[in-house]
Parts: sequence; structure tokens; C-alpha cells
Amino acid sequence: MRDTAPPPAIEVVDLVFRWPRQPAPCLDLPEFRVAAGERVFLHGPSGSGKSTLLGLLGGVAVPERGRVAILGEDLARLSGRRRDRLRAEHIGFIFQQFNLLPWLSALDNVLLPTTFSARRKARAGSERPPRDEAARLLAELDLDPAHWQKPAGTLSIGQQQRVAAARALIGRPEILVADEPTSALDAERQQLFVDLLLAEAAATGAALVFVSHDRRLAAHFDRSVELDAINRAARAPGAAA
Ligand SMILES: Nc1ncnc2c1ncn2[C@@H]1O[C@H](COP(=O)(O)OP(=O)(O)OP(=O)(O)O)[C@@H](O)[C@H]1O
Repeated sequence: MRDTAPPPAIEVVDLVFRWPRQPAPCLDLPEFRVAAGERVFLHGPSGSGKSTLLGLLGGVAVPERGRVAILGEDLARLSGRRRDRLRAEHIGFIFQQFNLLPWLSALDNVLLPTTFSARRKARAGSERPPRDEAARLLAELDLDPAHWQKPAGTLSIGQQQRVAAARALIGRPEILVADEPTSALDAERQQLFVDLLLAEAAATGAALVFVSHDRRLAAHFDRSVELDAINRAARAPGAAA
């Protein structure tokens, strides 16, 4: 049975990462694993390296040493182009600042991953055309259809956030990564957003790594990880307090 178990969604082993011109590493992680379908809450103080770790998982940054594997694929063995493809096909990102294209409509922003990844296009359109799936996700995330054709840049922060979430979810990527997606919301809307994301991840079986300062949200996840507790660089002499 063991050999039929899926590989971990995310596997980080003996990773060391240092920003250019920095005397000490920012991350020195003996181990960080997220199982397929597992929902993990990752927290830590500002500057502790949470966004840096997410960049390494997406293959945007490359570690000095160690293994970062996504769905069993070691990123170090892939060319830059194949890393980009792996990210586009298998990871849905929700960024702190959402990173929507402001001149494109909400609906076209949601469809973007299906233009970069044939796999996500096929999975988005397996039961209906991708545009219908984008509309379904926006409706599920409670964005009023009156806003769907508006340029994303004209929407409120809360509305943009729902567009960013729908864009991450389209085509059912196996991994969802959310970097402080609730920081602009009040407590009640934060909770609603986290519940929605957890429900969508459960429905598609996606693993979720959710980053936030707000530890009150941790109770809703399968596991909570404090980055400083697993990062040896945080305890090294001279590390930022
Ligand atoms: N492009 C960069 N070049 C050099 N140093 C950087 C760069 N980006 C981040 N750092 C440094 O790396 C450390 C970790 O930053 P990072 O943004 O990963 O922290 P964080 O935990 O996500 O913080 P926050 O919660 O405020 O978003 C910080 O000391 C930061 O100054």
C-alpha cells in the first residue's frame, strides 16, 4: 500500500536560503512537509520569512541548499521554464496585494490561469466551459454578477480579494497558497473568507498553506506551524529579533 500513497504536496528538507548581500541566511529549515489535502496555518512575526518561504515553494526564489519538492517533483532538477509550468499547473496563489491585472475584467482575471496552463483549462472546463466555471466560482465567493465585467482595478478591496481567490481556485490546483489574504478585512469578513477557502480546498482535495499574523484563525486548520519554531536561522546568533 505504501507505494500507492501520494507524494506530499510540499516537501522541504534541509533548506537554506539567504537574500543577496545578507550576511546570514533568512531561512534554515530542516523540514517542512504538507500532505496532500492537508490545510496548514503558517504564522510568524513580520520579517520572519513567511513570504520568502512561499516564493521558494513557487520556484520564484532558489535555495542555496536543500530540497524543495512539489507533488514529488524536486524543483532543483527542473529548468526555470519547467518550474514556472509546474507552478502554473499545480499551485493557486493568493497574494497579499492580490496582483490582479487592473484593466482586465474580474471574469478575465479569474480565467488567467487557464490561459497559462492547458491542464487547468481542461480541469476548469471538464464539466462546463472555463468561463462558466469562472462565473460559478465568483458566485460561490459571493461576488455580485453586476461586478463580473468591470475592470478589476475599479473593485473594492474585499471584491478584489474574492476575484483573487477565484483565480487561485480555477482548474482545481492540488496546492493553494495564500499569503496574508485577510489582512485588509474586518474580523467577520476574515472569518467568512477563511471558511470559504477551507470549504473549496476540502471540496477539491487541495492542500492549503495559509499565512497570517492573526493566530485566532489557526483553530480552523488541520495544523498550525510557527515559522520561527522550525527555522534555525531565527535562533542563530545575530538573527533579527
Ligand atoms: N527582495 C529582498 N531582498 C533582500 N531581503 C529581502 C527581500 N525580501 C525580503 N527580504 C528580507 O527577508 C526577511 C523576511 O522577509 P519576508 O517578507 O519573507 O517576511 P514575512 O514573514 O513574510 O513578513 P511580513 O509578515 O511582514 O509579510 C526580512 O528581513 C526581509 O527584509
